[in-house]
Amino acid sequence: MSDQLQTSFIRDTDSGALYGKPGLDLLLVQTPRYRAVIAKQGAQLLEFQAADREPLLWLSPKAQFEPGKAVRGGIPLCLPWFGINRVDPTKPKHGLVRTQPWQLTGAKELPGGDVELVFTFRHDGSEVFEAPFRCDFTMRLGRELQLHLRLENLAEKTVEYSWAWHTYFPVESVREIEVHGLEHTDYLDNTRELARFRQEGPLTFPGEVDRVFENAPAHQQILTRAPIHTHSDNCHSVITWNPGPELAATLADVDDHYGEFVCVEHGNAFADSWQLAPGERAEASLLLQR
Ligand SMILES: O=P(O)(O)OC[C@H]1O[C@H](O)[C@H](O)[C@@H](O)[C@@H]1O
Repeated sequence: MSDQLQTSFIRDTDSGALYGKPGLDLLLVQTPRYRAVIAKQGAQLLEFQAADREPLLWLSPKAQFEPGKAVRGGIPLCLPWFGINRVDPTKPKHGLVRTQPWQLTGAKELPGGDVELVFTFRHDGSEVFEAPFRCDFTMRLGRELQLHLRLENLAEKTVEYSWAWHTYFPVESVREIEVHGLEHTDYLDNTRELARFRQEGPLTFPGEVDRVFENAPAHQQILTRAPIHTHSDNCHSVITWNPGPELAATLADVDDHYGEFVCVEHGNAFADSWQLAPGERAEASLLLQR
């Protein structure tokens, strides 16, 4: 962090100091109104809790903190492709920005006490993703959490980008929750080779659930002890995921903790992916509150 960005409420720390597992540089943002922990790798929020509220994000007790590996929990940003790369499935799942270091390019306290942080990632073009692009990811921390993404295609041709904020929310017991706000919406079932079905009532999680809702509504509610509300703008895809017990047993950083979280992810993937012309920018935002 450069000196001019150093503010009294942001502190450099690392995963050894906070979680007893050395490996990643972290930022701790603490004010009387909230606490946030952010990994510089991936600009990944790991924790966010407003004063007098329950934690907004789930971080796996079995999370690993290794450079080049996504941390299980919080909000990894999947980009420039979401999920398995459809052209070359041997490429890393969920793109490349979640496992790369980002730069903190802005930090300011706003009137009223919210803090705004801007993280920037610039990709020069590589074998894994040919097109150069730039992302500016703004987090506004306060009573609520507000996320904003601006993506600029720096290639000289039109490029497809698919992406999502892969948000992990804490729940009492995943088998007892309901997600509202996706009723009467079609989805692609990732546990059934992306076959198309229709979600009629509220979404429940009796076992493994991995669904991609295209052209989804802008507002969801996760009904758990302290309900969580999501409001998005220009995020047309919602992906809902919990691995259930069998798949979780194969994920060392989830394992028997699968019942403690649900992912309700927002972005633009599959049919909603962005096609950006040379030099074109696109923006989206997400508001999360509990
Ligand atoms: O284990 P990861 O690479 O972080 O992916 C975790 C999950 O992300 C999304 O929710 C996908 O829809 C799932 O298919 C995937 O398993």
